[in-house]
Amino acid sequence: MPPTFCDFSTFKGLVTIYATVPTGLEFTAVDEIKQKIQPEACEIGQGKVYFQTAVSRLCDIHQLRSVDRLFLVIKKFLDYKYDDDHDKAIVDLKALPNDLPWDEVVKFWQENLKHCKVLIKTRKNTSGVPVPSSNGISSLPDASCTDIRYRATASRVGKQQSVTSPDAELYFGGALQDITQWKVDLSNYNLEIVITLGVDFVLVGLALTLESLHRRNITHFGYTTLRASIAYNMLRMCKILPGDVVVDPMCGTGVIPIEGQDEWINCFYFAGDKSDDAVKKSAANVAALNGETVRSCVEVLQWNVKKLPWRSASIDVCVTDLPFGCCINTMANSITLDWSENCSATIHLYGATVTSWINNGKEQLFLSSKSKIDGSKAIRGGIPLVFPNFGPWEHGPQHGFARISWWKIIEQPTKMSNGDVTTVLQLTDDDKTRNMWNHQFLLTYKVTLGENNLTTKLEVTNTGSEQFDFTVLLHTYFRVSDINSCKVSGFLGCNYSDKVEGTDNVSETTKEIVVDRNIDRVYRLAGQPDGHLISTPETKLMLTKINLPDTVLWNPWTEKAAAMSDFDDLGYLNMVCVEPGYVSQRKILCAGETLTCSQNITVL
Ligand SMILES: O=P(O)(O)OC[C@H]1O[C@@H](O)[C@H](O)[C@@H](O)[C@@H]1O
Repeated sequence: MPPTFCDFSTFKGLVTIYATVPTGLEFTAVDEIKQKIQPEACEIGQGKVYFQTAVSRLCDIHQLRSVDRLFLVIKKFLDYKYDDDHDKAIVDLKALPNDLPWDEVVKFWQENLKHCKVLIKTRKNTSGVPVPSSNGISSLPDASCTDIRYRATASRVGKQQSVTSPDAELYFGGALQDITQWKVDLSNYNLEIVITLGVDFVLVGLALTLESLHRRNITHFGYTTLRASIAYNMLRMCKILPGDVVVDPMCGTGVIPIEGQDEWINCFYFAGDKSDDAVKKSAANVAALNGETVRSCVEVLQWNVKKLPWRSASIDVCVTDLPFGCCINTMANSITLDWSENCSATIHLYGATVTSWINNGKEQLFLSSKSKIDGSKAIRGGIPLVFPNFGPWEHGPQHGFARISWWKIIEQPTKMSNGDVTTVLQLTDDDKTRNMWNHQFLLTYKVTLGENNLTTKLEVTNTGSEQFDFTVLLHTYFRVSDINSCKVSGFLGCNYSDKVEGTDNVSETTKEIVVDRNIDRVYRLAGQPDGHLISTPETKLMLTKINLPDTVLWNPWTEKAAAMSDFDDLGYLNMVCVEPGYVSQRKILCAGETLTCSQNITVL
């Protein structure tokens, strides 16, 4: 910092302001400051930007978006020597406030209060009333306020100084009170003096913001919600031009597009994410903006970043912060069937679980965002494969071992002459499976993707010399936009056992079932011959099946969803399981015999 930045002279003249900035983004912040404030001078420190400007720019300074907090430099004591003797160093600290222009600081503070209102509300609302800040500092005194409640906050850079930050807070802060007679209030303060103990300097400043400016726009937070100031700096780096189409393909709670539309107004923003929770929160954050003066130009969509529904060259700017802390499918463990750019299916080798089916750019299967996809637990969603036992099992885990075994690809994805794409996977017995279920078997699973349909076909072959019996089921999780508007048909007149009610042999009297509670039923001879229609106002799916006489209908609803560690708490609102199976009786296979069974799902 050059010596010209050292003194706060008079609030009518030039002042030195410093802003804290997310480290690494100081250069973009300087860019914004130069563009919007046109300072006399500007300099970068680590995580800070200093600039010299006229007091008249205070209002604009508070509107900066790349910075977190703002401070006035009251005085920077250069070439400061801390006495090696702690007691003497304390005496020096106490003397520091003596010659500082506290009356002028108060005038500046009062001037600044006018603008604090701007900083604690995050956006303009219709009536101009400040929106309360998240930490409750919502009503600052007006500019004529003389009721000063202050605190001194110190920080030390390095450890070579003979005094500590608590020393500075206590002794500098105490001496300041002796001079000014201000009231000390450590928690409900309205004036904050900051002291930075550098290795060879002491900087005394006045906080101009009582909370960080990055707290804006977002009302629905996620675990990793980005700071608005970081989002702004990232966007600034993109050099967005009027008319640009800006996409954040992994938008989380939507911070980047929302921040973008505030500054680069003549652009269109798309916020997309794979997770239900993220999409809902982004939509809620955008909806909160729409309640204010400006109508947002952010569209929120759900998509899989591996299959973005965009034509080449249709996007001008793509900006995102990569997700962290979540497990990302490695390509090595999954295979993708591509029918076209916006029609694909993904099969994970763990459990041969179909984890995604995108038809016409829209995901049709539900996959919990909390699902493990690392082979440590059955995948929660998609189409897990249940074999050799449906439900609790005395010899092994619930729903058997097929869904928690690693399968082998025996036929890589292949395009057929009719355009359909197929792949084949296999699982055979090994020591682990024989320890639970001492039989020899071969499972061959063929997944076929068509333009508007997905078929999963399983062959169970008894490769041993003795017969065995089993149950089998394709545990299909359908994604629905809103369970309340979803109807499932194909059960009328079928007998079912109800695991929630504890009843059996009940006859279904409803033609179209609306799932509005925890449902867990095994329907016998259901969906035959016409199949099951799973319909929502947006999508109609027809599920037909071969050699899978039963159908399980399941939705865990509120409490059971919350009790599952791998299930999104609100995920039950976006899914229904319609599971074709051979489960109400055990299927017997003699040595050498094969059962072939399948489901076909068609988008109508
Ligand atoms: O939690 P899991 O083992 O994947 O099972 C989920 C559900 O799967 C369904 O098929 C069963 O009918 C339910 O009873 C069960 O709760």
